[in-house]
Amino acid sequence: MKHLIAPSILSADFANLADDVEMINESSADWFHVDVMDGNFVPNISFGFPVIAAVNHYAKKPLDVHLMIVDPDRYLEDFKKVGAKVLTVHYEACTHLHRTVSKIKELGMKAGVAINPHTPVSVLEDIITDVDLVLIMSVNPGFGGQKFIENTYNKIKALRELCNKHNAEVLIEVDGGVNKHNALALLKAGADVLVAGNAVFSAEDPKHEIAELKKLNIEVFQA
Ligand SMILES: O=C(CO)[C@H](O)[C@H](O)COP(=O)(O)O
Ligand SMILES: [Fe+2]
Repeated sequence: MKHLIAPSILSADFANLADDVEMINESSADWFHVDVMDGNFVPNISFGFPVIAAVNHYAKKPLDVHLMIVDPDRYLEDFKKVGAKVLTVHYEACTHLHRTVSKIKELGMKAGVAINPHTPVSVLEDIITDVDLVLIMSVNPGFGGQKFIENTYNKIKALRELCNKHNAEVLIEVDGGVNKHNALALLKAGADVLVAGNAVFSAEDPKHEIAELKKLNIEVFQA
């Protein structure tokens, strides 16, 4: 499968959000990555339902919503209503993760589980066949523009092995500090979806930056 690129609108220009949504529409990106922060699970607050609904109104690609909030069960229907196609909750924020994942799928969305840098892949052993996507945080969640954590490569490989062991068809998404310098190595380790915020929006030509990430070809790299 060709890898997917999900620019994170956390790093967009909120005063001109429609322009940045249009840029992503016109680019070779596959998804919109939407980071929701509650000031409790993470030490930052991003945006809520009205902003996501507005993005969804203009977006021509699926919304990949990353919830960094405690007790996300309270809001699953609301995220469906504002247009989430993939809904990812944090392992560390869910007491009854299996129930949460089941509910997300019942609502007709793809269900993702995210793990923080300190959380081992092994905790996913008993949920891996129930999820559509696992998001590996490659920075501590809460802010864009942070430095990539190198241990992420080991975690991607461990997750790939866990998926193979259980015959689980799961997309592996990597989020935090991803750029054109580490992207190919991430794909080689087994990543399917690359999130990029700062790397895209701080670039002189964001659309070109997305194209650079999209055109990476792991087969050429392996030859
Ligand atoms: O979930 C996130 C932060 O918690 C963001 O998706 C992530 O940080 C992407 O931004 P950048 O590429 O700038 O690191
Ligand atoms: Fe994210």
